[in-house]
Amino acid sequence: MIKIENLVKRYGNLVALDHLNLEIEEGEIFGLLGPNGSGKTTAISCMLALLKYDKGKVTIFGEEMKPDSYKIKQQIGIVLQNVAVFDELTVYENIDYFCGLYVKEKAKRKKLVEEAVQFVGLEEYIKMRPKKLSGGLLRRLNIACGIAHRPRLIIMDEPTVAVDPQSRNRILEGIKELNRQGSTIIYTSHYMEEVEQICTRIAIMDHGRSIASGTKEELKSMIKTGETVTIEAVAIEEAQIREIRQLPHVFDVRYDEQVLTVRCTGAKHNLIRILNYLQENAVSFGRVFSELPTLNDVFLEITGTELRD
Ligand SMILES: Nc1ncnc2c1ncn2[C@@H]1O[C@H](COP(=O)(O)OP(=O)(O)OP(=O)(O)O)[C@@H](O)[C@H]1O
Repeated sequence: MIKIENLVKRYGNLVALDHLNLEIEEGEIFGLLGPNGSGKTTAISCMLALLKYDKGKVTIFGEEMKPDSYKIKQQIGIVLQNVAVFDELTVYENIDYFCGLYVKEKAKRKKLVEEAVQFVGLEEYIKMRPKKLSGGLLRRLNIACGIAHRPRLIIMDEPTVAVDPQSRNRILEGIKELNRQGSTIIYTSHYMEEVEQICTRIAIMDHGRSIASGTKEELKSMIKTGETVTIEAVAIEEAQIREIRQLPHVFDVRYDEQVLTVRCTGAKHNLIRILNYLQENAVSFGRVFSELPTLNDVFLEITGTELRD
Protein backbone atom coordinates (compact mmCIF):
# COMPACT_ATOMS: atom_id res chain seq x y z
CA MET A 1 0.00 0.00 0.00
CA ILE A 2 2.90 2.33 0.82
CA LYS A 3 6.41 1.91 -0.43
CA ILE A 4 9.32 4.11 0.50
CA GLU A 5 12.46 3.44 -1.48
CA ASN A 6 15.91 4.78 -0.70
CA LEU A 7 14.68 8.07 0.68
CA VAL A 8 17.43 10.59 1.36
CA LYS A 9 16.75 13.96 2.97
CA ARG A 10 19.50 16.40 3.95
CA TYR A 11 19.21 19.59 5.96
CA GLY A 12 22.48 21.25 4.93
CA ASN A 13 25.19 18.88 6.08
CA LEU A 14 22.87 16.85 8.30
CA VAL A 15 21.53 13.65 6.77
CA ALA A 16 18.06 13.32 8.33
CA LEU A 17 17.00 10.36 6.16
CA ASP A 18 19.72 8.03 4.99
CA HIS A 19 18.36 5.69 2.32
CA LEU A 20 15.20 4.86 4.24
CA ASN A 21 13.24 1.87 2.99
CA LEU A 22 9.79 0.91 4.30
CA GLU A 23 6.87 -1.10 3.05
CA ILE A 24 3.46 -0.92 4.70
CA GLU A 25 0.57 -3.22 3.88
CA GLU A 26 -3.13 -2.38 3.91
CA GLY A 27 -4.76 -3.09 7.30
CA GLU A 28 -1.66 -2.61 9.41
CA ILE A 29 -1.00 -0.40 12.39
CA PHE A 30 2.56 0.31 11.44
CA GLY A 31 4.81 1.82 14.09
CA LEU A 32 7.83 4.00 13.39
CA LEU A 33 9.76 3.81 16.62
CA GLY A 34 12.89 5.82 17.27
CA PRO A 35 14.48 8.28 19.65
CA ASN A 36 14.04 12.03 19.25
CA GLY A 37 15.86 13.22 16.17
CA SER A 38 15.97 9.82 14.46
CA GLY A 39 14.02 11.17 11.49
CA LYS A 40 10.42 10.08 12.10
CA THR A 41 8.82 13.46 11.43
CA THR A 42 11.03 14.04 8.40
CA ALA A 43 10.02 10.61 7.04
CA ILE A 44 6.32 11.44 7.46
CA SER A 45 6.70 14.88 5.86
CA CYS A 46 8.56 13.43 2.86
CA MET A 47 6.07 10.59 2.55
CA LEU A 48 3.27 13.13 2.30
CA ALA A 49 5.25 15.26 -0.18
CA LEU A 50 5.07 18.16 2.28
CA LEU A 51 8.85 18.30 2.22
CA LYS A 52 11.17 18.01 -0.78
CA TYR A 53 13.70 15.20 -0.53
CA ASP A 54 17.04 14.68 -2.24
CA LYS A 55 16.64 11.13 -3.46
CA GLY A 56 14.24 8.21 -3.45
CA LYS A 57 10.64 7.40 -4.27
CA VAL A 58 7.35 7.23 -2.38
CA THR A 59 4.45 5.18 -3.72
CA ILE A 60 1.03 5.29 -2.05
CA PHE A 61 -1.99 3.23 -3.21
CA GLY A 62 0.10 2.09 -6.17
CA GLU A 63 0.85 5.61 -7.46
CA GLU A 64 3.88 7.82 -7.04
CA MET A 65 3.26 10.48 -4.40
CA LYS A 66 3.88 14.03 -5.60
CA PRO A 67 3.03 17.46 -4.10
CA ASP A 68 -0.01 17.68 -6.38
CA SER A 69 -1.28 14.11 -5.86
CA TYR A 70 -4.64 15.36 -4.59
CA LYS A 71 -6.46 12.10 -5.31
CA ILE A 72 -4.09 10.27 -2.97
CA LYS A 73 -4.10 13.05 -0.37
CA GLN A 74 -7.91 12.95 -0.17
CA GLN A 75 -7.72 9.43 1.16
CA ILE A 76 -5.21 10.28 3.87
CA GLY A 77 -5.90 11.65 7.34
CA ILE A 78 -3.02 13.45 9.02
CA VAL A 79 -2.48 14.11 12.70
CA LEU A 80 0.76 16.04 13.09
CA GLN A 81 2.69 16.87 16.26
CA ASN A 82 1.67 20.51 16.35
CA VAL A 83 -2.01 20.99 17.07
CA ALA A 84 -3.53 22.80 14.11
CA VAL A 85 -7.08 24.00 14.84
CA PHE A 86 -8.91 27.32 14.56
CA ASP A 87 -9.17 29.23 17.85
CA GLU A 88 -12.26 31.13 16.74
CA LEU A 89 -14.25 27.97 15.96
CA THR A 90 -15.79 25.65 18.56
CA VAL A 91 -14.78 22.01 18.92
CA TYR A 92 -17.71 20.90 16.76
CA GLU A 93 -17.12 23.59 14.13
CA ASN A 94 -13.46 22.71 13.86
CA ILE A 95 -14.16 19.04 13.20
CA ASP A 96 -16.94 20.01 10.78
CA TYR A 97 -14.58 22.35 8.92
CA PHE A 98 -11.87 19.74 8.40
CA CYS A 99 -14.37 17.02 7.51
CA GLY A 100 -15.97 19.48 5.08
CA LEU A 101 -12.77 19.67 3.08
CA TYR A 102 -13.49 16.11 1.94
CA VAL A 103 -17.21 15.50 2.52
CA LYS A 104 -19.55 18.07 0.98
CA GLU A 105 -22.88 16.33 1.63
CA LYS A 106 -24.32 17.84 4.82
CA ALA A 107 -26.23 14.92 6.31
CA LYS A 108 -23.35 12.53 5.77
CA ARG A 109 -20.92 15.04 7.25
CA LYS A 110 -23.08 15.57 10.35
CA LYS A 111 -23.01 11.85 11.03
CA LEU A 112 -19.24 11.65 10.52
CA VAL A 113 -18.57 14.66 12.77
CA GLU A 114 -20.77 13.21 15.52
CA GLU A 115 -19.00 9.89 15.24
CA ALA A 116 -15.61 11.61 15.45
CA VAL A 117 -16.70 13.54 18.56
CA GLN A 118 -17.78 10.29 20.21
CA PHE A 119 -14.70 8.58 19.04
CA VAL A 120 -12.32 10.88 20.90
CA GLY A 121 -14.74 11.39 23.80
CA LEU A 122 -15.33 15.12 23.38
CA GLU A 123 -19.15 15.03 23.71
CA GLU A 124 -19.15 17.38 26.69
CA TYR A 125 -16.93 19.92 25.02
CA ILE A 126 -18.41 20.44 21.56
CA LYS A 127 -19.42 24.04 22.22
CA MET A 128 -16.10 25.08 23.72
CA ARG A 129 -13.35 26.90 21.92
CA PRO A 130 -9.93 25.21 21.76
CA LYS A 131 -8.30 27.73 24.14
CA LYS A 132 -10.45 26.40 27.00
CA LEU A 133 -9.34 22.78 26.48
CA SER A 134 -6.55 21.06 28.41
CA GLY A 135 -3.53 19.76 26.46
CA GLY A 136 -4.93 16.22 26.32
CA LEU A 137 -8.36 17.32 25.11
CA LEU A 138 -6.77 19.60 22.52
CA ARG A 139 -4.83 16.66 21.12
CA ARG A 140 -8.02 14.61 20.99
CA LEU A 141 -9.61 17.46 19.00
CA ASN A 142 -6.60 17.48 16.67
CA ILE A 143 -7.12 13.76 16.09
CA ALA A 144 -10.87 14.14 15.49
CA CYS A 145 -10.13 16.80 12.84
CA GLY A 146 -7.69 14.47 11.08
CA ILE A 147 -9.84 11.35 11.04
CA ALA A 148 -13.49 12.49 10.79
CA HIS A 149 -13.68 11.89 7.01
CA ARG A 150 -12.78 8.21 7.55
CA PRO A 151 -9.60 8.14 5.48
CA ARG A 152 -8.20 4.93 4.09
CA LEU A 153 -4.79 5.80 5.52
CA ILE A 154 -4.18 7.67 8.78
CA ILE A 155 -0.76 9.05 9.65
CA MET A 156 -0.16 10.12 13.22
CA ASP A 157 3.06 11.75 14.39
CA GLU A 158 3.56 11.29 18.14
CA PRO A 159 -0.08 12.02 19.06
CA THR A 160 0.39 11.22 22.74
CA VAL A 161 3.35 13.47 23.60
CA ALA A 162 2.58 15.55 26.72
CA VAL A 163 -0.84 13.94 27.13
CA ASP A 164 -2.37 12.85 30.45
CA PRO A 165 -2.77 9.07 30.96
CA GLN A 166 -6.55 9.11 30.52
CA SER A 167 -6.38 10.90 27.15
CA ARG A 168 -3.45 8.72 26.17
CA ASN A 169 -5.41 5.51 26.69
CA ARG A 170 -8.40 6.97 24.92
CA ILE A 171 -6.19 7.86 21.95
CA LEU A 172 -4.55 4.42 21.80
CA GLU A 173 -7.88 2.60 22.04
CA GLY A 174 -9.24 4.96 19.37
CA ILE A 175 -6.41 4.10 17.00
CA LYS A 176 -7.11 0.38 17.38
CA GLU A 177 -10.80 0.98 16.71
CA LEU A 178 -10.08 3.06 13.58
CA ASN A 179 -7.95 0.19 12.37
CA ARG A 180 -10.69 -2.35 13.11
CA GLN A 181 -13.04 -0.18 11.06
CA GLY A 182 -10.76 -0.42 8.06
CA SER A 183 -8.12 2.33 8.17
CA THR A 184 -4.45 1.55 7.78
CA ILE A 185 -2.43 3.46 10.37
CA ILE A 186 1.12 4.76 10.45
CA TYR A 187 2.06 5.76 13.95
CA THR A 188 5.31 7.37 15.06
CA SER A 189 6.46 7.38 18.65
CA HIS A 190 9.49 7.27 20.88
CA TYR A 191 7.46 5.41 23.53
CA MET A 192 8.22 1.74 23.03
CA GLU A 193 5.40 0.61 25.36
CA GLU A 194 2.80 2.34 23.17
CA VAL A 195 4.19 0.91 20.00
CA GLU A 196 4.24 -2.58 21.54
CA GLN A 197 0.67 -2.15 22.72
CA ILE A 198 -0.96 -1.19 19.43
CA CYS A 199 1.27 -1.84 16.41
CA THR A 200 1.01 -4.92 14.23
CA ARG A 201 4.42 -4.23 12.70
CA ILE A 202 7.25 -1.94 13.71
CA ALA A 203 10.27 -0.34 12.07
CA ILE A 204 12.93 0.84 14.47
CA MET A 205 14.60 4.03 13.27
CA ASP A 206 17.99 5.41 14.16
CA HIS A 207 19.95 8.17 12.40
CA GLY A 208 17.50 8.31 9.49
CA ARG A 209 17.56 4.61 8.72
CA SER A 210 15.31 1.66 9.51
CA ILE A 211 17.64 -0.58 11.50
CA ALA A 212 15.18 -3.45 12.02
CA SER A 213 11.55 -4.18 11.23
CA GLY A 214 8.96 -6.85 11.89
CA THR A 215 6.32 -7.80 14.43
CA LYS A 216 7.36 -7.22 18.03
CA GLU A 217 7.91 -10.96 18.39
CA GLU A 218 10.10 -11.04 15.29
CA LEU A 219 12.13 -8.07 16.50
CA LYS A 220 12.67 -9.64 19.92
CA SER A 221 13.70 -12.94 18.42
CA MET A 222 16.45 -11.16 16.45
CA ILE A 223 18.40 -10.43 19.61
CA LYS A 224 20.39 -12.48 22.07
CA THR A 225 18.56 -11.31 25.20
CA GLY A 226 15.82 -13.73 26.26
CA GLU A 227 15.53 -12.56 29.84
CA THR A 228 16.94 -9.71 31.90
CA VAL A 229 17.34 -10.32 35.62
CA THR A 230 17.71 -7.23 37.81
CA ILE A 231 18.68 -7.54 41.45
CA GLU A 232 18.64 -4.53 43.74
CA ALA A 233 20.79 -3.59 46.69
CA VAL A 234 23.56 -6.10 46.25
CA ALA A 235 26.99 -5.70 47.81
CA ILE A 236 29.03 -7.80 45.47
CA GLU A 237 32.71 -8.27 44.69
CA GLU A 238 34.42 -8.06 41.31
CA ALA A 239 35.39 -11.75 41.44
CA GLN A 240 31.77 -12.73 42.06
CA ILE A 241 30.60 -10.67 39.09
CA ARG A 242 33.13 -12.56 36.97
CA GLU A 243 31.72 -15.85 38.26
CA ILE A 244 28.14 -14.82 37.50
CA ARG A 245 29.28 -13.99 33.97
CA GLN A 246 30.40 -17.61 33.69
CA LEU A 247 26.99 -19.07 34.66
CA PRO A 248 25.18 -20.93 31.85
CA HIS A 249 23.19 -18.69 29.43
CA VAL A 250 24.53 -15.46 30.94
CA PHE A 251 26.13 -13.19 28.36
CA ASP A 252 26.22 -9.75 29.94
CA VAL A 253 26.54 -8.61 33.56
CA ARG A 254 26.48 -4.98 34.72
CA TYR A 255 26.80 -3.72 38.24
CA ASP A 256 25.96 -0.11 38.78
CA GLU A 257 24.82 1.81 41.87
CA GLN A 258 24.18 -1.41 43.78
CA VAL A 259 21.99 -2.84 41.03
CA LEU A 260 23.06 -6.02 39.31
CA THR A 261 21.71 -6.49 35.78
CA VAL A 262 22.20 -9.89 34.20
CA ARG A 263 21.24 -10.52 30.59
CA CYS A 264 20.61 -14.12 29.65
CA THR A 265 19.69 -15.97 26.50
CA GLY A 266 16.18 -17.37 26.42
CA ALA A 267 16.76 -20.48 28.50
CA LYS A 268 14.77 -21.65 31.50
CA HIS A 269 15.82 -21.38 35.16
CA ASN A 270 18.04 -18.30 34.70
CA LEU A 271 16.61 -16.52 37.70
CA ILE A 272 16.86 -19.43 40.10
CA ARG A 273 20.41 -20.17 38.98
CA ILE A 274 21.50 -16.60 39.71
CA LEU A 275 19.69 -16.49 43.07
CA ASN A 276 21.24 -19.82 44.07
CA TYR A 277 24.66 -18.43 43.29
CA LEU A 278 24.03 -15.35 45.45
CA GLN A 279 22.75 -17.45 48.36
CA GLU A 280 25.57 -19.96 48.18
CA ASN A 281 28.06 -17.09 48.24
CA ALA A 282 26.28 -15.26 51.07
CA VAL A 283 25.55 -12.19 48.95
CA SER A 284 22.54 -10.41 50.43
CA PHE A 285 20.07 -8.77 48.09
CA GLY A 286 16.78 -6.88 48.04
CA ARG A 287 14.18 -6.77 45.29
CA VAL A 288 14.49 -9.03 42.28
CA PHE A 289 12.93 -8.59 38.82
CA SER A 290 12.89 -10.81 35.80
CA GLU A 291 11.81 -9.27 32.49
CA LEU A 292 11.23 -10.62 29.02
CA PRO A 293 12.98 -8.64 26.29
CA THR A 294 11.56 -5.24 25.43
CA LEU A 295 11.96 -3.17 22.29
CA ASN A 296 14.50 -1.18 24.27
CA ASP A 297 16.63 -4.34 24.43
CA VAL A 298 16.31 -4.68 20.66
CA PHE A 299 17.42 -1.09 20.21
CA LEU A 300 20.22 -1.48 22.75
CA GLU A 301 21.63 -4.62 21.15
CA ILE A 302 21.58 -3.20 17.64
CA THR A 303 22.80 0.34 18.36
CA GLY A 304 24.62 0.06 21.70
CA THR A 305 22.54 2.91 23.17
CA GLU A 306 19.26 3.10 25.07
CA LEU A 307 16.01 4.00 23.34
CA ARG A 308 14.65 5.50 26.54
CA ASP A 309 14.97 9.28 26.94
N1 LIG B 1 13.97 22.14 9.38
C1 LIG B 1 15.08 21.55 9.82
N2 LIG B 1 16.28 22.11 9.62
C2 LIG B 1 17.43 21.52 10.04
N3 LIG B 1 17.48 20.33 10.69
C3 LIG B 1 16.30 19.73 10.93
C4 LIG B 1 15.05 20.30 10.51
N4 LIG B 1 14.06 19.45 10.89
C5 LIG B 1 14.66 18.41 11.50
N5 LIG B 1 16.00 18.56 11.53
C6 LIG B 1 16.98 17.60 12.08
O1 LIG B 1 16.81 16.37 11.39
C7 LIG B 1 16.92 15.25 12.28
C8 LIG B 1 15.65 14.44 12.25
O2 LIG B 1 14.61 15.20 12.83
P1 LIG B 1 13.10 14.67 12.95
O3 LIG B 1 12.29 15.80 13.53
O4 LIG B 1 12.66 14.11 11.67
O5 LIG B 1 13.26 13.51 14.01
P2 LIG B 1 12.15 12.81 14.88
O6 LIG B 1 12.55 11.39 15.00
O7 LIG B 1 10.82 13.10 14.33
O8 LIG B 1 12.33 13.51 16.28
P3 LIG B 1 11.25 14.27 17.17
O9 LIG B 1 10.48 13.23 17.84
O10 LIG B 1 12.12 15.08 18.11
O11 LIG B 1 10.46 15.14 16.23
C9 LIG B 1 17.25 15.85 13.63
O12 LIG B 1 18.63 15.82 13.82
C10 LIG B 1 16.76 17.28 13.53
O13 LIG B 1 17.49 18.12 14.39
